[in-house]
Order: sequence, then C-alpha cells, then structure tokens
Amino acid sequence: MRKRPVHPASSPVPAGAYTPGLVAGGFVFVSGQTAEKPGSSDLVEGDVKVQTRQVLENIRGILEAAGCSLDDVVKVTAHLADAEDFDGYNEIYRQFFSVPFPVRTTVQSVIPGGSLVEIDVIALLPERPDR
Ligand SMILES: CC(=[NH2+])C(=O)[O-]
Repeated sequence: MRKRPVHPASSPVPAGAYTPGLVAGGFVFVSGQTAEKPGSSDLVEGDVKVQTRQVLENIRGILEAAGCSLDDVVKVTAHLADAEDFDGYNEIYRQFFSVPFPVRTTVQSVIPGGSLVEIDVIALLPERPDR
C-alpha cells in the first residue's frame, strides 16, 4: 500500500476529513493535533502547558502506532492561538524533544474548535527490510 492510514483507538476522534496519520514513502505524516482527550473530541481543560502536553502525547500515540517515536520527528509545525503563550508551549515542547531538535515553525493562527495549540509533524520511519 502506498499510503497506510494510522488511526490508533487512543487518538482523538478526527473532527474533519482527515486521517490522524499516514505512512508514505518512508515517512509518517501526522495531521494537526489539538488538545483533545484520547478517544474523544473533547478538549482537555487547562492552559497552554496542559494543552501542549496533551497534543504531544496524542502525537506520540500516533507515531508509536505507525512504528516510530518522537525521536524520529524531523519537522514540526505548531500553531498557537495566542503568540503570548510561546514560552509556556516551548517549555513543555523541550520536555518531549532533544538535541538535535526537529526543524520547527511556530506561528500564531486562528485554531477552529478552541484549542490553544495545534501541532503537526513529519517523522522518519526506522529502516526495516520488510518496508
Ligand atoms: C484538526 C485538523 N487537523 C483539521 O484539519 O481539522
């Protein structure tokens, strides 16, 4: 299969016409994740730190279901509803990634649904002879 969908039961229920993750061409592409609780479409309650942690846990679950981890992430795009939240978001982000950090873009955006943060990533799948 040229595109393998990744949709673990633990990931939030997609709120639109997208798949949580797609494996293609040796990469895992993860859709923008908001701070929804696992298996739900309800947002976790809390500030940008709480929400960033939830978003990154959601991304971790999708990557693990695809066969890789946060250590394999090469590209991150993050949207903050309020640029003033940058420091709180960045503090939590640093707890999930280590040097060499993925390349990253962080912008302020209008995020539908009320999440304070939305993040999408691209990760490299570890090489395996059967893939
Ligand atoms: C939440 C999301 N990824 C979307 O595109 O609606």
